[in-house]
Amino acid sequence: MSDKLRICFLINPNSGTNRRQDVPALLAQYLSPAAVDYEVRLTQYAGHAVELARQAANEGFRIVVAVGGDGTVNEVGRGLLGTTAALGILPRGSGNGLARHLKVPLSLPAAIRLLAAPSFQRIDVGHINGHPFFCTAGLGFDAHVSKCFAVAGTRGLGTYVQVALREYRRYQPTPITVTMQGKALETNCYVLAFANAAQYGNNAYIAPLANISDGLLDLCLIDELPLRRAVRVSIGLALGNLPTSGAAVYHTCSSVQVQAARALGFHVDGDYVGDAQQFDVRLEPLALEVAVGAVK
Ligand SMILES: Nc1ncnc2c1ncn2[C@@H]1O[C@H](COP(=O)(O)OP(=O)(O)OP(=O)(O)O)[C@@H](O)[C@H]1O
Repeated sequence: MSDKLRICFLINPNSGTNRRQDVPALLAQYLSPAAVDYEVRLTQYAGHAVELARQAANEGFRIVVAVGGDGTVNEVGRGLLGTTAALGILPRGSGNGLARHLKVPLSLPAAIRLLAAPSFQRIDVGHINGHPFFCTAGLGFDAHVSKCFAVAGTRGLGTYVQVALREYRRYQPTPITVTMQGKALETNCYVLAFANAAQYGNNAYIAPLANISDGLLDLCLIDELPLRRAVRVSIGLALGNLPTSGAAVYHTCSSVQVQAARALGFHVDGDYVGDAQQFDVRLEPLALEVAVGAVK
């Protein structure tokens, strides 16, 4: 059997704002056939990358690469859980939260070169009501915006900001009970984010201190969001100083339960999943191997 590195690239042709980049041509240009044995497969529908990733792992590929954004990364990561293949990322989404956290270069040639000479590390995996997430999950306004963004027609940061501003005018917080380590906290939820990685994507740092391999989730709670605080939150997200801004409250834990007064939308890795009134969120330490740059 050949000792060449075996890599399977799973391309989501629908991800990101720049779909014209010819990934197969770049792979042919930057991967040496003497060192790397690779295949390229395209996803045909939402959810397909979960099946393709598991199949590639069963075929013995050492690295299975998500070519897309955080939605594609989530699907490939899910498919690889419990297998011996590592997740790679060629960032081609609009936000690329996990890629940015893991210091994967956003330039495709550089990211391809990194995969050809990978270093392997393990990262924690979050679960919300049984749905795995690798970057962030959340309840409240951010999930509501993800739901509206999914049907907005266009993608990218511009559309996201437009949708967020429109929905901000009508969104109301919901009373919740958050239970951590046997202690119950009664509060309101405008946003409750569960961060495995530090950012949502686009360098919007919801939990800048999050460490992806420490066995802990960083919870970020924003109970109300009047205009002044919304400005502070926006600046805090951009500058990475939300924890010291006083506009949000942080906790760390390995598991948490949330009971909401009414059904709340939730997202995993930026994609809206559904509504629920009860949430069980937990972290599985070091459950996924990644083939990327430095892991913080
Ligand atoms: N062939 C396909 N046709 C339609 N949808 C697909 C296909 N393949 C994957 N998808 C779905 O496309 C969704 C969006 O993809 P992805 O998140 O990778 O890109 P993005 O939203 O542009 O990037 P980001 O999450 O970084 O903003 C994923 O949730 C995935 O389920």
